[in-house]
Amino acid sequence: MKKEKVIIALGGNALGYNYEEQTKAVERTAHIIADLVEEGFQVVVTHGNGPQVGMIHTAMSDLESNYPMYSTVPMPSCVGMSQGYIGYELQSSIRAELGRRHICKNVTSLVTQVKVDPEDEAFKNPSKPIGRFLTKDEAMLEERKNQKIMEDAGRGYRVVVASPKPVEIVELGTIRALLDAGEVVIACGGGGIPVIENDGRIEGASAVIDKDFASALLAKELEADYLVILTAVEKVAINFGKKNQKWLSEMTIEEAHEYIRQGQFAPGSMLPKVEAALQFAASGQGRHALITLLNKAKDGLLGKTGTVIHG
Ligand SMILES: Nc1ncnc2c1ncn2[C@@H]1O[C@H](COP(=O)(O)OP(=O)(O)O)[C@@H](O)[C@H]1O
Ligand SMILES: NC(=O)OP(=O)(O)O
Repeated sequence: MKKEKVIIALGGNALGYNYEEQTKAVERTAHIIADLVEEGFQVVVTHGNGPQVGMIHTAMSDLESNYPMYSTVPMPSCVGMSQGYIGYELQSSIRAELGRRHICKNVTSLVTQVKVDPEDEAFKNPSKPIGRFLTKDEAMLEERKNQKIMEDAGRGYRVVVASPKPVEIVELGTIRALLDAGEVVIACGGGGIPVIENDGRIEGASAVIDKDFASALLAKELEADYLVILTAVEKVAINFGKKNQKWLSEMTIEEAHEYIRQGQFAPGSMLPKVEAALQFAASGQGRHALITLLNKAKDGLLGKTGTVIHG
């Protein structure tokens, strides 16, 4: 029997918003991933890094300000650090959980680079929130340090950085080889380390790629059966937060386009998820994109909940 291939994109609540939360959240997440492996799915895990890469970037900048011997750590290296430590924690927790269930499988986290277009308009219009939520006073202080600040979906102020669209996954062949070897693979963390091609060489770009778009690209390239975007809501809603709010179990491709046109999904939160889900579902027949709550992943894949867009 063909094993169904699933790309699982983990959002903030799967990882927590600081280190302490992360260690607890990752254990819960490992159970959920292990459930899917036990169910027989071939699993690739991707994850966000917005809070973590902001934390790393702030720490690195503070280090440079306080100790002159340290020099600036560029944003792509901060993304690499976030992939490394989040990947390590996921890898060790998932491995331990599989071990407890006597499932003998390797779990590998891969530092992944993702090419972006140097002409992408996003470089001129930073829009990706990173780091912690700031008060208005803290936001004004950051603005004085030349950081760009935006209000984040009614939840406070955050630093924003450029977020170009992913174009090509440099380590795609390695991800495929690991998956074909039966491993659980963690890849494209934080949307991947953004890189641009210059005279045949690749070099880091100062940006943070949206993990939902990188996950959709990975799912397409691996010809996955499902893209599962796990977040803090069980379903996607129209008229979200209003009296006439309606939770959706399904959207056709046409409906998804129409709701996006109507502005039903908040930019920087639900909009990229629906756009990424749509991109994957529209890329071929038999491709399904599911958006649901972290602990409903298995139920969602079994068709019991979540919002699904069918290709
Ligand atoms: N139309 C909508 N339907 C459901 N949730 C929405 C909608 N618009 C905005 N949201 C918000 O988007 C959030 C998910 O985005 P976000 O927190 O950025 O995701 P992540 O889990 O990747 O960190 C939900 O928890 C919800 O508060
Ligand atoms: N890189 C990224 O999309 O991270 P978040 O999901 O944490 O915003």
